[in-house]
Amino acid sequence: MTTAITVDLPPSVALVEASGGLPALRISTPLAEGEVYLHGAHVTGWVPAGHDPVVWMSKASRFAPTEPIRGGVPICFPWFGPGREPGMSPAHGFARLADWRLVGASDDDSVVTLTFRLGHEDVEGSAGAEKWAHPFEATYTVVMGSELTVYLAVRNPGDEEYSYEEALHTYLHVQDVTAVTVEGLDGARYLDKAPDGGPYLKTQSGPVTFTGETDRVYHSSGSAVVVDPARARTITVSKESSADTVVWNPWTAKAAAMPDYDDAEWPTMVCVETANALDNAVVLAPGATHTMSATYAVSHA
Ligand SMILES: O=P(O)(O)OC[C@H]1O[C@H](O)[C@H](O)[C@@H](O)[C@@H]1O
Repeated sequence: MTTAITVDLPPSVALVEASGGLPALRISTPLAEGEVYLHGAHVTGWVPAGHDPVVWMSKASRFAPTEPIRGGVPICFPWFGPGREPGMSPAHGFARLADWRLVGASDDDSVVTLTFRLGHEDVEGSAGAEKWAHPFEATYTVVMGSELTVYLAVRNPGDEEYSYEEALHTYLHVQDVTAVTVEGLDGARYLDKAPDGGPYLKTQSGPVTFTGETDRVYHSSGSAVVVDPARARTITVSKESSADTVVWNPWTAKAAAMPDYDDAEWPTMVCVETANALDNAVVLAPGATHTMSATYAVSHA
């Protein structure tokens, strides 16, 4: 591990050599246990005191400099999925594959704040960077305690306007997705990206339920609540400055097709993603900063 950390860490945060030899920050306070990799500034664990793990990780995740981590909170930037232009790759942009710089770490009454930065100079020469030649300075802030809040702020230091897509692609742990409902999206228009779903614009009626591969981009700026009766808990995802909520579960066939995802683990997770994608891409003027955030709160049902 060759990572140089130049900021002082509070006693509740330790730099460790984690899976694949990658550097990660382990958080341990009376309020929560957690883990964040520098690779992708990727939150891979959050266990608030008195609760089971909230953030889900695949047993089959890869941990390598050139691979995305499967689970946790991937940062999708500056495009979502295949992007809006033909030929954009890697999927979900280059931010989840980049090594972010830790620029701040603090503990305030057991609430830990970690701040990471990534700029266009950090991704020069990496896969996908040549397809998106706009200057940017991204700051990602993780605030972990009895709740988890993540902020993705992007500043345009250049002199031309541009647009980008973004998502906080959070994987949430559930006991049995077939019994789960996601509330808060009733009446929302959505793009159905599942193979047998369209793509068509549809309107959600009632809570979201899971009966097959689910891959939907909802036009919704409000909160969503994952109701998990088998685990007797709810997870509330509230957000700021996000016009889309993506709901994803790969189900059986897609799970089997993904090399970094165990075939049998699809019932145990659901992604509720805080996003600005497609027509809701962020337009950033020269000198401007846009900040999107998501907060996760868990309670016993
Ligand atoms: O396999 P990944 O590149 O991590 O993407 C996983 C999933 O992310 C999002 O939820 C997209 O809407 C899906 O279409 C995609 O399958």
